[in-house]
Amino acid sequence: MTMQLHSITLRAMRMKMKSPFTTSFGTEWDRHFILVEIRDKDGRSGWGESVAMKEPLYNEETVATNWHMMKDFLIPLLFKNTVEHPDQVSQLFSHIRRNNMAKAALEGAMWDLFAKQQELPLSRALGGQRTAIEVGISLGIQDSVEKLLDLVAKYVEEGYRRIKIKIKPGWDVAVVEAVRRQFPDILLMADANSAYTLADSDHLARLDQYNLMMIEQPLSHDDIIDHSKLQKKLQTPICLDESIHSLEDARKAVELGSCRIINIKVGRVGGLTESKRIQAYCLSQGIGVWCGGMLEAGVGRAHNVAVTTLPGFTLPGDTAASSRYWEQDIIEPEVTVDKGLIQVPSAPGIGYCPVRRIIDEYTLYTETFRP
Ligand SMILES: O=C(O)CCC(=O)C1=CC=C[C@@H](O)[C@@H]1C(=O)O
Ligand SMILES: [Mg+2]
Repeated sequence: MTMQLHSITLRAMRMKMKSPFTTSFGTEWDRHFILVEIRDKDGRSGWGESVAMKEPLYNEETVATNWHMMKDFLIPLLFKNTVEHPDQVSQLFSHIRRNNMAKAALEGAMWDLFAKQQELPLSRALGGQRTAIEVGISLGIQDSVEKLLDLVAKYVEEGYRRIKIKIKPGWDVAVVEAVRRQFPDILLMADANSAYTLADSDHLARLDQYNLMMIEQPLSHDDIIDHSKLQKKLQTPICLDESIHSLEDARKAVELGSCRIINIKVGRVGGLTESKRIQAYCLSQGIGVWCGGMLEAGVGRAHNVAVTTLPGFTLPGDTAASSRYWEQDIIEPEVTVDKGLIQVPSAPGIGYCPVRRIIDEYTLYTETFRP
C-alpha cells in the first residue's frame, strides 16, 4: 500500500542541555537540531530527528546543510516517488552523496509513519524482538577526576549497565586508572573521538591493563587502515564510530581487522534500513554492536530504543534517560531507565508521543512542504 504523503514539516529546534557535554573535539550545551514530521492523508504523523549539530565538528553535516538537503533534494524525491515500504527510502536517496544525517531524519519519520499505518510498534516493524533493552551512559570530559568519579558513582548507583568516558591526550591513562581503582568491576569503555595517531600506539597500549570493553574511535574520523594496524598492537577491542558510514565501510573494517566492535548511530549511517543491514552483517561476523547516541531529544532517542531491539545489538548502548539531558523532553512519556533497562514501548510507531506544546516552545523556525 502506497504511503500517501500529505505534508512534511521541518522544525529548527533549540534545546539547552542540563549540563555541557565535552569531548576531544568540543563542547555541546546549546543543542540545535531539526525535527521532521511527515503526515499522511489520514492525519497520522511520522516523526524523525536529525542529529547533525550546529557546527561540523562530529562530521561534515550541520543543521543548515541538513535543511538545504531536505528542502531542495530529499523531500522533493519523497513527493515525486511512490513509497510502499520505508526500506525503499534509502534506495530512493542513494544517488545523492553522503548527507546521511539528513537522509536518516526523513527515513526515520517514514519508518515511524509506516509502523503507525501498520499499527505496529517501530521495534516490531524493524524486526526487533526485545521488550527491554540494556543501556549504558556516556560521560563527557569533566573539570576534574573527582567530578568524573562522582558522576560514575551516581550512574552506577542508578543501575546503568556500562560507563563510557571520553579520553584525549592528557586526560586518558591516569583518568582510566582512577576510575578502575574505584570501580574495579564495572563495564567500562573509553571514547577518544579521533584524538590520537598511530604514533600514540604504545601510549594507548597502556590502557590494556584496565580491562576496558573497548576503545572507541582512537584514530582519524575517516580512517580504517591505521585502525587495523593499531588493533594488532592492542589487546583491548577497538570500536569504530565516526569511520563507519555504511555497510560497505563496516565490511571493509571487519575484513581488515580494524575493529572488533561497531557503534551504530542511525544518523551517521543514513537511517534505520542501513542500521539493520550493518547489525545483521556484524551478527554474522561475530562483531559486537551497540547503539551510539548523539545527545538526541525524545524523538531520536525513541528511534534508538527501537533499533536496539534488533538481535545484533549485543552490547549496552548510549541511550540514557531523557532526564540525563533535558529539563523537559519533547515526548510523553519521557524515556526512563530503571536499573539500566528501558522498557520498549508497545504503542504503534516510536511509541512515545511528541508534545506539540513543548515542541513549539523549542522551535526557532519551521517550514511545511506539500506534494
Ligand atoms: O547521546 C549520548 O549520550 C552519547 C553522546 C556521545 O558520546 C557522543 C555524542 C556526539 C558525538 C560524540 O561526542 C560522542 C560519540 O562519539 O559517541
Ligand atoms: Mg563515539
